[in-house]
Amino acid sequence: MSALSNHRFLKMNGLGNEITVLDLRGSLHVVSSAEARAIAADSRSRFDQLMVLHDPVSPGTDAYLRIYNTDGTESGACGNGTRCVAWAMLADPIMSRPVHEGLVLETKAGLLPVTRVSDTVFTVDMGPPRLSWNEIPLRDPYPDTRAIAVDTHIPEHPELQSPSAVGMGNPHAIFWVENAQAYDLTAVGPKFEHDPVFPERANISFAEVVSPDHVVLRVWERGAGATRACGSAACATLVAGARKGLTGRKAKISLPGGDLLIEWRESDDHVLMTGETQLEHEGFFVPALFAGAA
Ligand SMILES: N[C@H](CCC[C@H](N)C(=O)O)C(=O)O
Repeated sequence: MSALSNHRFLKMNGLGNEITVLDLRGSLHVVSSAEARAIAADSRSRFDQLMVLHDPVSPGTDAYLRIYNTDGTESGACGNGTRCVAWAMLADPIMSRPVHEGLVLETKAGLLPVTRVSDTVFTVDMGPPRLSWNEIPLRDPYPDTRAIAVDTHIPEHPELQSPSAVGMGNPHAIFWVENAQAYDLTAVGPKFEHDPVFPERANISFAEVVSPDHVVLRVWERGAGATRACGSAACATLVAGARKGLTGRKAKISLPGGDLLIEWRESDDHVLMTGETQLEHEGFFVPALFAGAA
């Protein structure tokens, strides 16, 4: 029987980005790719990202997070999911521990300090953007001048040229477009996600600049598809927009699921993301879910 059978989970969302939170602190079990896909396939626990809490690794941190996409692959960052985890660690009657408000979470990509703004609103310090080609990563070297403009290789879409590339603990490509609604994400997204210029694939964004402090964004996520919001994409977009002179260092990013406030702080180069979280329901994994999932 799987260690996850009958285990409790929370189904949450961050601006409609579907998040399932699973607390494995105190257990050595690591969710396999097949288990993640099985959890995603069930309508009660369906997710764009599965956020799994493990015991803290680095001194001074409160939990180590593993983040899974719908297809079972792992990511180093998920802004919307990190806010949901913070809510669970501070407010869920079972997951919360003796409360202190300044949480520090850790992923394979680094540290994520979180502060609570109100009951359901949190600010995540997503750290500094990764702007060199080998950190994003890109296949080929690019000089690090303005927002890196990448040469993509999708001949069917000649109108989509030279997206900006930014790493936020995961790889992002941002196309600057006149109308973000004009693109069929399902048709275009997967092609660019798998463009060979991105050796670890990429999250693909379509950004429409309304004003220097307001951008409309739609995102095709690596490993998860079109989602209603993507926090790290909003951060990557603000960074790339500021570097290109299209935005200031602080802007509202409007996604289909709602707005995020993003600030690229001058003093320490960190990107701060503020937004809502919502609890939908709790549940328990039925053992049959994992039949056949190693
Ligand atoms: N939805 C997430 C990002 C998921 C990124 C994931 N699709 C990947 O890079 O593999 C967010 O709010 O930041």
